[in-house]
Amino acid sequence: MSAWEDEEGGRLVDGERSTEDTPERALRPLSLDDFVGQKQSRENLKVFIEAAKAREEAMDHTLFFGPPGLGKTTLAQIVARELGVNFRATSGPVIAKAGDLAALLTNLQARDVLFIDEIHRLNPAVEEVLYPAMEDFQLDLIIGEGPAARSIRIDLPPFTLVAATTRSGLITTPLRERFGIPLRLQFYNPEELQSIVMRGASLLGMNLLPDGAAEIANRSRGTPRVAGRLLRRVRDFAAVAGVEEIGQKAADGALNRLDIDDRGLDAMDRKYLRCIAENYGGGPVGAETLAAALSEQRDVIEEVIEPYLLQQGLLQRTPRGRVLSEAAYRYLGLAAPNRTPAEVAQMTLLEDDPEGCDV
Ligand SMILES: Nc1ncnc2c1ncn2[C@@H]1O[C@H](COP(=O)(O)OP(=O)(O)OP(=O)(O)O)[C@@H](O)[C@H]1O
Ligand SMILES: [Mg+2]
Repeated sequence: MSAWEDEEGGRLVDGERSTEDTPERALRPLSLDDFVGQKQSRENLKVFIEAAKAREEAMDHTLFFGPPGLGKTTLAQIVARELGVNFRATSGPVIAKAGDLAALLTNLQARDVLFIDEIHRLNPAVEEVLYPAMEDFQLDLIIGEGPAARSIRIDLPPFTLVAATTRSGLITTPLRERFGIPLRLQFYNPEELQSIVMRGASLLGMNLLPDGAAEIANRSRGTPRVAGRLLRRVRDFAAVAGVEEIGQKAADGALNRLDIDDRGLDAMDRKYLRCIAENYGGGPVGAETLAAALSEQRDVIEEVIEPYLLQQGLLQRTPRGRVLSEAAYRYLGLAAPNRTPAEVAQMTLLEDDPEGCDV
């Protein structure tokens, strides 16, 4: 079983991969110039790619991190393509033992890109073997067992490890420090998403008007994967309704029927916010408690639901747990609780720590 095939996404607006997204491959940009948004990361990558090519060396190891569906895998593929080298892809949980990693590494050609998705789920024993491979392009393997065991050293071709993670907080420091190029992907702004949606529509042969694209963009949670998915659903509704030119009204109608509101939040987001407001007095409440209350996996809550709510200022993370903002109460149409100054002081925000909160 490959890591690509075992996920079933139930929600339309979560950024996570689902089997339904196979057609998303058709929407994948193939070059850096085709790739919209992430301006800073894109410009820096361009320099590093050119420099590596000019020196005829492998590019430095690169780590992409950020919420699902923002383009980490897409960028990894683009990097290999722009470098003009092979792209070999695997994922953290698939590499069960050191020998599996050795097999992958010894099959690389000089300057190839090895892409490891979900690197935060790498087995610690495998991670140990990865360190010297990344640093010195050497593999230290133990062959045999007991008194007959001996260690051998294998030289590897210089390669570029490109890794992706939705949870940079779970990557060990020694591993993180071995990436010369760490890049954090950001949520996209509505203009960027609009142009991604327009591009997608033209690839799908849809007649989508700019205001229709803007409507989809505004409701896509800053996430290209969600935009692509909503675009396909809007296409379905329009096809069945016999609408040929899809404008704002048709897009709005379709998205309302999908229960996605004008901020891009769906029933799950509203349930999450309501749960904190109604059951926990607005917080603080810990992730484990919320996961249990919502019958959701903690990972889904932390990786899929919360990042966008945090970015929208509806949610805050404090050392003692999650707290709803006043904006969230306005959004829910509820009155915010009156907090005493002491309570507010207890809720000081975690410093620039979008995902390290373990409460
Ligand atoms: N900048 C972009 N322009 C156009 N399409 C994009 C862009 N970024 C991502 N996409 C599209 O969004 C979809 C998801 O992208 P991708 O698979 O690269 O996300 P990811 O960050 O790897 O997600 P995950 O964390 O789930 O692995 C793809 O179909 C891709 O075509
Ligand atoms: Mg990916």
